[in-house]
Amino acid sequence: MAVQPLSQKEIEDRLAELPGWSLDGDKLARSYRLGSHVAAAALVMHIAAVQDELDHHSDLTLGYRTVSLTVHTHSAGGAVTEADFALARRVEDIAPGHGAH
Ligand SMILES: C[C@H](O)[C@H](O)[C@H]1CNC2=NC(N)=NC(=O)C2=N1
Repeated sequence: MAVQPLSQKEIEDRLAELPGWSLDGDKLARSYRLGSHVAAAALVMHIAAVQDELDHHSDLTLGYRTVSLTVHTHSAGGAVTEADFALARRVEDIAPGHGAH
């Protein structure tokens, strides 16, 4: 997985394909709402498994019925890279199955 920082334009182009995701400072970010606290916790566990599979990890926060992620690439000095978008796309793929929106 490439770890070169993406340019602002590259980030904007990729964000345009990922509704709900935005740039929060220097990190990609998204929050999801779920139907219950346990449903939110199950999504956290599923994301954790994906993150280990990809060997790329967000800061992942469980709320009452919310799950929030921010992600950037430590090994690229905290920049946003393709690895962050790869994780964001995988999370988008699994979140609807948990009733997240
Ligand atoms: C050794 C291992 O590949 C690295 O520590 C990985 C793990 N997960 C990671 N996650 C993120 N977000 N950035 C990294 O640079 C990173 N590096």
